[in-house]
Amino acid sequence: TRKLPFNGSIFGKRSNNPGLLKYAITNTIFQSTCHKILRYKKTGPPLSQLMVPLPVKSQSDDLNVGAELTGKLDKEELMKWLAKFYQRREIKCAATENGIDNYIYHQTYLSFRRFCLDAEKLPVDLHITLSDISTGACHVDALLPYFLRHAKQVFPHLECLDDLKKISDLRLPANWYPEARALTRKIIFHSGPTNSGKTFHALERFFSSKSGVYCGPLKLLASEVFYKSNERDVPCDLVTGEERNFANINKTASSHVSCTVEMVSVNTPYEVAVIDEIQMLKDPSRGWAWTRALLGVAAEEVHVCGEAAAIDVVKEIITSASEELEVRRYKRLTELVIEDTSLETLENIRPGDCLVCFNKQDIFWATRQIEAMGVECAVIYGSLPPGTKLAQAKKFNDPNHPCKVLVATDAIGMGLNLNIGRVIFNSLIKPTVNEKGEKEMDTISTSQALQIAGRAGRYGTQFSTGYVTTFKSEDLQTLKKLLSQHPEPINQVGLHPTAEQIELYAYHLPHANLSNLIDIFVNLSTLDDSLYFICNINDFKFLADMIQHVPLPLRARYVFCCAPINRKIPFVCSMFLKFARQYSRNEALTFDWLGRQIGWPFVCPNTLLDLVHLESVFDVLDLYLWLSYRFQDLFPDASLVRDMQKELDCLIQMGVAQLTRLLVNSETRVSSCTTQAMEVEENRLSNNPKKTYNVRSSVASLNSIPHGRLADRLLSEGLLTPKLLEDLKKEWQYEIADRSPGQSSTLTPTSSDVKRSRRDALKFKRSSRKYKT
Ligand SMILES: Nc1ncnc2c1ncn2[C@@H]1O[C@H](COP(=O)(O)OP(=O)(O)OP(=O)(O)O)[C@@H](O)[C@H]1O
Ligand SMILES: [Mg+2]
Repeated sequence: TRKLPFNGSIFGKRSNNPGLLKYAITNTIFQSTCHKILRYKKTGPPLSQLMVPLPVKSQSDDLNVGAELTGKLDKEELMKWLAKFYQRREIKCAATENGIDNYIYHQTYLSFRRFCLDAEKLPVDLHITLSDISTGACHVDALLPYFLRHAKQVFPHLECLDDLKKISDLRLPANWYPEARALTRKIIFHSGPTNSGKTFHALERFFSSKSGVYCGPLKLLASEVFYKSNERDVPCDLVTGEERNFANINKTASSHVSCTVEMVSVNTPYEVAVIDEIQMLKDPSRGWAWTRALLGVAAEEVHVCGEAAAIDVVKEIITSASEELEVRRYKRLTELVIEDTSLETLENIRPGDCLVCFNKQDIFWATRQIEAMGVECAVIYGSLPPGTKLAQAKKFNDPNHPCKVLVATDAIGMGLNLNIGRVIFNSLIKPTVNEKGEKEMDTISTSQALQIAGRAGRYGTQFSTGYVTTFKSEDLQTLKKLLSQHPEPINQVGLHPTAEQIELYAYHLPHANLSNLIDIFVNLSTLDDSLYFICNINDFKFLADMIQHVPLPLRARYVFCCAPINRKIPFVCSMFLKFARQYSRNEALTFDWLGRQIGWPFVCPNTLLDLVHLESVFDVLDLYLWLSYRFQDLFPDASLVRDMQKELDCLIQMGVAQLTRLLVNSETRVSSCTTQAMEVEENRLSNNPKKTYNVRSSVASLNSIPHGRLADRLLSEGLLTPKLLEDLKKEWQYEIADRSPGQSSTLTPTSSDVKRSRRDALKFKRSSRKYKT
């Protein structure tokens, strides 16, 4: 799924209502006395090592009063005394009592010594004390107050540690939302397995309410509710990070709104709120958005939908806000059968099947194989634009369309209603990001397996029973085990710092950079770790570090770093940096400027790399639109960019519809944009005149060169597997052998291909007949 970390909506306005504020304050005092107080377990470096020592400058007035009164200081002697001072156990103890640990003690000493030795003029009191020490008039310990004063200048946090701790006290998040606390909210938990009508029942209440908000985990689900609501004549707006779609033509807000969960307003009153897929509270990156919606939405009735595993934790969270929970339980509406045999080969694929893969390589491999059998498939994966996903889902769902097989990642896993008869797990291993933000390969969880399997046999489709199996026989037992279990109860839910908290930190520590401020915040934070954890903020810090050198006001910098971009895509990251630079120069990011940066107008993708590049351009346009809602003045062309994005969506749809051709072209280096652009750039750098491309020579060279540069890149970017590359090579060998001398098209199927495709298509038709009966 697309990642959507920090979003702009966290800038909730503070309440101006003194009554609410009073309630919040008294409630805080009351609760903090009886609430169990736990410290968040820190895993990072100690606080002091997060603090960057600041340089301390000497005074600049003309008169050196100290020297006039007591004479010049002997620097060598001074060094001796300072070393003695540093080594004294009594001084170390006194420093510890003043909150100075070994690291700060040493750093302060280095800075203090430099200051004393290098300064042309020392403060008068210090000069006189040093002079007295060297003449024996006073003890070296007399330096202590000057040393402590210096420590606070080098490490300003020593002066305001208590204030900082208060700001990062996250023990009672319920009190951050006075509007919600001022209401007596009725909270209903719709619990049950997938396909049991949880969302359906919550939405019925949403449609019948005077005003409502739906909070979904994905843009696609938010769009589904937006369309459903408007179809039922309940005017509803759509709000995502990048989009505001008004139901009213005059662009005024409707009383109903469907949004991605990060975007929900905690300041707008509603009669009904629906928070879908509530088990996402536990998500290491996005969990905070569900916690915030649950505690903060100002609705009289809050309907949460999700797994039973979240009931206890939801109950505990809302109890901290003195609210109660009503639980409504549902049963699955259709039967879900785990088959006794695995698929083994794609030749056994049948209409209504959805092959679920956890990476793009497998998606491309499977699509290629299935289409070689003459079977059309729809493809859905996370980084495709929503329009492309919808178009693919539509063609698969349409009973009159010949496309009856879907190849997808778990992007289809949450809440979507697709006409799937059988879900086939291509594998059960998925890359995940652990609590430390590291990538791991792990077997999917019971919750994920149930969610994905639950897409089969949706109520109301032509499949009254859902089937599920694996591709490989060795995975089948594991799948059976996963599906026989219940998701583990959730214990902890996500939280993260707000913009206001970080702004207060910056006020106290004006020299710290944003990434550093976040680290200090996390280090000093206190929370009830039996219930909460701080969400993974590595993406935020990555962006903060990337634009650290760009001069931006703190609030703008914070907003930039909240942008939901995939930091693993270099093109998106470099455009992010360009956007920040342009913004910092106060120069508008116009449509023309943007077009020049991203190579508009676009052309139809010819290779896999072209397609992947266009997907990243789509993400850049998403980034523009996301920023345009936060900085309207400098991002003035949102509507033109939206049109550009629609055009791009169409091109990507065309590319996805011809994935097989793109794959084949990838190895023959036929490219319309990326590959040629790469070539031009490389020729430019090596000062070579631009070579023209000859498809046939590339094909021929494929046989002599084991891996071309492009092949290496496709392999390293995970777009081709070595196996797929081998298959492609074999295919080319057949093709060259089969092709008559005049032929040069890369798209001509070989006779062996044609025979194989005919045979496979026949098989597919037979299985489709069998399946219908
Ligand atoms: N009582 C009902 N009458 C008509 N259609 C229903 C009813 N209950 C559910 N449906 C339909 O069944 C399908 C599945 O329901 P729904 O999406 O609410 O399931 P869910 O429990 O939320 O599943 P998931 O956990 O996958 O989100 C939807 O298309 C929904 O419109
Ligand atoms: Mg649902």
